[in-house]
Amino acid sequence: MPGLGLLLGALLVLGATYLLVRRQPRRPLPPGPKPVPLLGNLHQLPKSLQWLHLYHWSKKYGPVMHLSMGGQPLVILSTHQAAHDLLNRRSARYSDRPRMVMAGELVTKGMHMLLRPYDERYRLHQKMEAPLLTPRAASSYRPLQDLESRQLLFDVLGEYGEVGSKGVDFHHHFERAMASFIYCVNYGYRLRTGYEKELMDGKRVQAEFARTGQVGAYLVDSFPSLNLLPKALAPWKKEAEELYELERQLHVGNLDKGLNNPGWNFSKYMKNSPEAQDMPTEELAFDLGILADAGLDTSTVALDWFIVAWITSGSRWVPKAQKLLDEVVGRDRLPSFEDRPKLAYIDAIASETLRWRPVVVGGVPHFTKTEDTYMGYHIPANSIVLANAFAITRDESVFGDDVDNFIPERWMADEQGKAPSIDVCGMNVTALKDLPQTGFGFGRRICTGRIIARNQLFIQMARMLWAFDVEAGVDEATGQRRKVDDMDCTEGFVTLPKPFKAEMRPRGDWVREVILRSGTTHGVDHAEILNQASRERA
Ligand code: HEM
Repeated sequence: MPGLGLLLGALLVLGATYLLVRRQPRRPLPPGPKPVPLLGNLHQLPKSLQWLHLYHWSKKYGPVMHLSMGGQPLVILSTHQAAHDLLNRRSARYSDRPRMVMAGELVTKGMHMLLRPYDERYRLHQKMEAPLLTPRAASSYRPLQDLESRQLLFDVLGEYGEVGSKGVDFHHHFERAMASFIYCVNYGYRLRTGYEKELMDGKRVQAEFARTGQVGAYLVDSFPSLNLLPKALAPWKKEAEELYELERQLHVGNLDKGLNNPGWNFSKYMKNSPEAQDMPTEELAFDLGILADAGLDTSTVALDWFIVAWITSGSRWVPKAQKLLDEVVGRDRLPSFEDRPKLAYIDAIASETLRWRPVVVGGVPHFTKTEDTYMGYHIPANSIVLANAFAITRDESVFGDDVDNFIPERWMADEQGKAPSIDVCGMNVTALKDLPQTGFGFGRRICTGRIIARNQLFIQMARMLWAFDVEAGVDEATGQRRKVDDMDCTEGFVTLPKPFKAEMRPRGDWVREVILRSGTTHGVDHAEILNQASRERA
């Protein structure tokens, strides 16, 4: 009976395979601190400066670590290679976001772009925004960035005239300029003082986002089924409703302004896009609102750290930058985007700022629904995967020595013998090393505003360096200059230096003359600049 023999043979093979598979030990989890039952590693992570703690752990446990946050697997990536392999190369698998009941589902009703799962609806929004954020589109907004940075210099010079060595509130000036730019492209209006109600509400929304999105802030995030409780037993629901209403009114009000203000802007473009045709008003308004929020404080924070680097280590690199600016620009006019191909060193300073003090220092969590294997380790399904920006930017195998020091030269390439390559925004690609850009995230979730941000940083940094000598402000009580500690920072989603004032002294009379000749920009017809941007982008 050959049939029976075959059947027996097949059964034997099947049985042997089953035994083999069963015996094969599952790959181990990545290393990490020893968890305890139930809590896992929850109790071992300090409440403050978690990214620093995780960085120190990575020195002991390696580039891929596993923690259990009360049973929730958390995988921490601490080198560029690990983050690149998983979040860039396997992006299709790692582009989801962890579920955030309070910040994502209740406060923003699933409409927060940063928190959306990687699904069809997310891709629809991405498609709607994409044409506005390409390198070519970003280059068309440069005249507005030029305008806001001229206003910034005018405002700083004005405040310096009043306060002198006590120091100006540079954070406020950066914030006004960055916010005014993003509100102008988004909604067609500028900010004159930086204390406008829209900006104050926007800042409150951001602060609430950081608070409600904090790991461990709400029990319902750890135990989502608690959300089934009726309102009377779930006090967070009322709080979420109030916060939603604050955010809804802000974003819908801004959309309304955008649609009615003169000139082209993002609101008008998106409203008329095919993607928005069946989109509820709130959903469109939140899309624009999150774009504005995302662009509001991130660039401001990067500029704040630039000032900290200037004060704490500037003697090593500021004279070189100022000498270059004097050679390329001279003393009769401000640096401009047209000078950028010859000012690669300024772009190196921007890259170094983003590396030295990443704005989103702990990274933004990604999520994988499916299990995976990496470096011989088992990555469980439903893991939160976090690329720790602070650790990655200290990866010596990528960024070389002295990673804790601010050294723009690490970004400069040897140009000799190479044909110059200038990108659409004027960046001299040949003069800069092809190191991984840091601070903007990874894969399909990478920051969509990064080119706009890089343009901002270039023009603001070039002009600040051209115009001012900067020192910590003098403390009125002691008569001494304030001490600036380059690790003294706030907690939260983005990490700012603790507030202080800096003396911003014009480098000479020529600076005053050029800035005053340019004057205030609030009389400029920004609607016409927006229309011009729209023509260039098309
Ligand atoms: C120096 C300035 C900036 C920094 C450091 C920064 C950083 C980041 C980071 C780390 C992420 C998350 C990436 C990830 O999950 O892997 C992100 C996402 C995002 N950024 Fe930025 N950003 C900056 C400026 C901007 C600007 C100017 C805009 C808007 C014009 C913008 C719009 C966005 C949006 C819409 C997202 C959400 C993308 C998504 O979840 O799919 N960003 N940004």
